[in-house]
Amino acid sequence: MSHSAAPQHDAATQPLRASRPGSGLTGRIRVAGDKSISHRALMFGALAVGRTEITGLLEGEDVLRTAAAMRALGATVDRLGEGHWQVAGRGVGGLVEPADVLDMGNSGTAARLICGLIAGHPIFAVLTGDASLRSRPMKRVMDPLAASGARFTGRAGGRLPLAIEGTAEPLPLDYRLPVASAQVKSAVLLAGLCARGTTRVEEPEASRDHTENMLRHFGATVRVEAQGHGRVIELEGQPELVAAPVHVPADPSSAAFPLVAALLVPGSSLTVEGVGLNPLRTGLFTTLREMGANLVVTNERLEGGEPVGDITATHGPLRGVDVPAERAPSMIDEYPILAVAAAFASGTTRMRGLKELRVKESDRLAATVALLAANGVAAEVEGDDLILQRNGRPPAGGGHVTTHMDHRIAMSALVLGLGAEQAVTVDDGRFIDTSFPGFAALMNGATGAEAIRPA
Ligand SMILES: O=C(O)C1=C[C@@H](OP(=O)(O)O)[C@@H](O)[C@H](O)C1
Ligand SMILES: C=C(OP(=O)(O)O)C(=O)O
Repeated sequence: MSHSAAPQHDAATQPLRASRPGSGLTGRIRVAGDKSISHRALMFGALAVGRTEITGLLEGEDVLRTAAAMRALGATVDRLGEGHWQVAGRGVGGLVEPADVLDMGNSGTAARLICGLIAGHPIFAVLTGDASLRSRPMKRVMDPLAASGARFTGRAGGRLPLAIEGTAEPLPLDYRLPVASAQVKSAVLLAGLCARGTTRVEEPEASRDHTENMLRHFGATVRVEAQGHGRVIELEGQPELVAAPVHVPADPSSAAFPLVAALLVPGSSLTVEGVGLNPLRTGLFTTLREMGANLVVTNERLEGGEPVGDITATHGPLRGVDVPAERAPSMIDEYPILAVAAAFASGTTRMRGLKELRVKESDRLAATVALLAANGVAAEVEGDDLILQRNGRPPAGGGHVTTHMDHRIAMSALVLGLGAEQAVTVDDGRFIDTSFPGFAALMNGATGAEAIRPA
């Protein structure tokens, strides 16, 4: 695939099948760069003065959409080698009006953060996305950004396509997030870069803080104070952001799939190297340990300002646990794969407070229940909680899973297929490339078999 243009899908779906490998997952692997940090590295590069060099950038379709959008907004974005990119920025307030519609593909992060970027610039832009993204709520960013002076026109219910008229003099916002969302927090902070004065965001529960970290890394003044389970963030507006090198750690949300596969497939002991261990991202690893998983972190170090380590997962029995709602922001994308792990555990697993899963690439609560049901695993939804009661034996498998344009549902179903009694198929594996290009090849390399292949 060319990396110079936004990716295109052809119409054909790619059904995949996963079956038990003859032996476990072993060896040492690396997964691609963190998606959240990759989006932000390109955006901050575009807002900074000078040339930002990025290494370890995730070349997944979601991030390539952001790269294309930064070009359309006037930055020069070059791919120098695998994961090695350079962005020549325009300076805060210097983005230019895009000549065409910005197509954000499948990416909620790209769409919502770019709304924040555009809101503070006196430019007009239209954002759209694929059918999944066009069904996701955008009012959560439109409402606060409109209070800064930007104007939004969208479809009913605040869906894409969306037209934005940014403003030359945005007002600094003082905003309390109604939902725990790093995307909404980041959109408000990005708009705040162009505002005169202090932008203040209160989040009732702490969400991933890559935007705050990167703001500081590029020279902005940011204050963060703990407040209960949450935080208050203050940003001084109109800083001069200066280009700074970014090294992107391996994505813990991607590492989750091979690591959980290793916990479930007998004979496995697998190490994933250089995984990001930002404490606001590691809720899954905490939960798996509580389930009795043999997960060992070695070689902990700081890389590019983020903590990273090598994680080794070794197969063994798991037991059910109660996952508190407060942990949700630190593992929000990991519930489908946690539900797969819980399907192999003994006892009851209750995952609390999963409301936000309903507005991801698919309704992930419904898609996870359907994924499990198709493979002989009963799960119940009570309010916003997901509950499984299991006996420690592998699920029957044999199911066909509808992925609803959702990469994490596709990868979770395939991991279930690696451990279940019968092979599992998914209707479409194409969306895996949004966050984890090379997933099947990497998993097959670790099993030494073609355990995942076209169906
Ligand atoms: O800020 C980010 O990079 C992300 C925030 C989360 O979304 P919400 O902000 O909607 O919780 C997460 O689900 C998404 O994959 C990435
Ligand atoms: C929810 C996700 O991403 P986004 O919101 O960026 O589409 C995800 O990657 O699981």
